[in-house]
Amino acid sequence: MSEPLVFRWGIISTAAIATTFVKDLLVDPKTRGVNDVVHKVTAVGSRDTAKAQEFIDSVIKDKSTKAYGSYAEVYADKNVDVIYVATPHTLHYENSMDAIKAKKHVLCEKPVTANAHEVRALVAAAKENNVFFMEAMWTRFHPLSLEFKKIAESGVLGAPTVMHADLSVDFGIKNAPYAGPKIGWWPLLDLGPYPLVWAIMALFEHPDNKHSKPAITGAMLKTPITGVDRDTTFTLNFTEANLSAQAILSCSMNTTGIDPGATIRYEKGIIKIAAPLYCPQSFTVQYLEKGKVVKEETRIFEYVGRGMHFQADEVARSVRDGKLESDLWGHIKCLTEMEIFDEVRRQGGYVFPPGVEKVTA
Ligand SMILES: NC(=O)C1=CN([C@@H]2O[C@H](COP(=O)(O)OP(=O)(O)OC[C@H]3O[C@@H](n4cnc5c(N)ncnc54)[C@H](OP(=O)(O)O)[C@@H]3O)[C@@H](O)[C@H]2O)C=CC1
Ligand SMILES: O=C1OC[C@@H](O)[C@H](O)[C@H]1O
Repeated sequence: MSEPLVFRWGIISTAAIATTFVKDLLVDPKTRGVNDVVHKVTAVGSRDTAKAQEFIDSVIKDKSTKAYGSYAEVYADKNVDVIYVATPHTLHYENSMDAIKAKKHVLCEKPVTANAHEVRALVAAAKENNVFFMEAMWTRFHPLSLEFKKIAESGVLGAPTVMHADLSVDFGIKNAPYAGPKIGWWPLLDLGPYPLVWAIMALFEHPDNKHSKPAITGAMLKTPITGVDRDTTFTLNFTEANLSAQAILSCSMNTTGIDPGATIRYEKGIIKIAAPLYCPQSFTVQYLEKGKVVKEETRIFEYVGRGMHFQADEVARSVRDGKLESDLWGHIKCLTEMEIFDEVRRQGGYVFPPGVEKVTA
């Protein structure tokens, strides 16, 4: 058997999520049955070199990993193949663009940008510079999601009809109103990608939908504390091709989540996805006859690590194979995501503070 590809990562910021992601990168890929790629972190960039070094010492524990006091130095490092962007939402566009212009492949945390214009600009730049670009929508790559897709599209349940999905987290906004709009923390963009990824998997990607865009309605309730959206509900109607299906999606930063996180109904059954929607460990399929459950199966998924490494394997393999986008979470998906959020914000009357959106047309 040939030697595995050693894929070299440069990490942008010492964010909490960067710690989780890097710990997963360092999990032996063989524990998840992966033999063709291994991941190595060759550089970490922070606004402060000492923070980068502390991150390396505590998380990576490899003396060969380089610590930088700026992000630009990581983009310029010849020993880095791909950049993982883990800064606050408002910085995703400029960090990803700088990395792309330095001809680095990019995996950018969700939400990929602040709006759809920024996605279009990044995709154009990635194509121009011949580099891979993907939003870090880790949920799409979980073994559970792949198995869900197989059952959902096998035809055994018939066509999808209606789905509900919610991701709510009680961040204690009444006591700690840290959710400020300027640094870029808004529940729709922070939590909304997860109910939406299930609608994209179940309905947008459904073969009968033929990748048609949905009709969108949205309603937002804002917090008077900072003015950001507190609770958002949005519906997506998929009727343009051969589906007639509706997604009812919601997210809140002010209330506890619900379990199951998603319930997807089909003509002949229901699939219930366990909470939390970003990293469910099980789903249950109920088979219906005359409206009654006649059979129920629960599937449980276990692996070493948090589950962020599956997307890293996808990036490494895509780059190895000369692809500029992922087959599973390609540019059209994150563009559709941001178009939906733009429209929900428009209908909800939520306008970002000046300067947040770097590309507006
Ligand atoms: N996929 C997932 O499950 C998750 C994804 N995320 C996403 O990851 C991103 C980061 O989130 P999170 O880990 O909570 O972020 P943190 O607040 O923990 O960290 C953000 C990092 O960005 C860097 N940074 C650069 N400029 C600024 C600035 N002006 N203010 C604050 N920090 C700055 C800092 O690193 P330094 O000082 O080293 O430069 C900081 O550590 C978000 O977009 C979020 O949506 C978050 C949680 C889970
Ligand atoms: O990606 C995420 O998943 C879990 C949430 O709690 C978090 O705020 C978000 O960034």
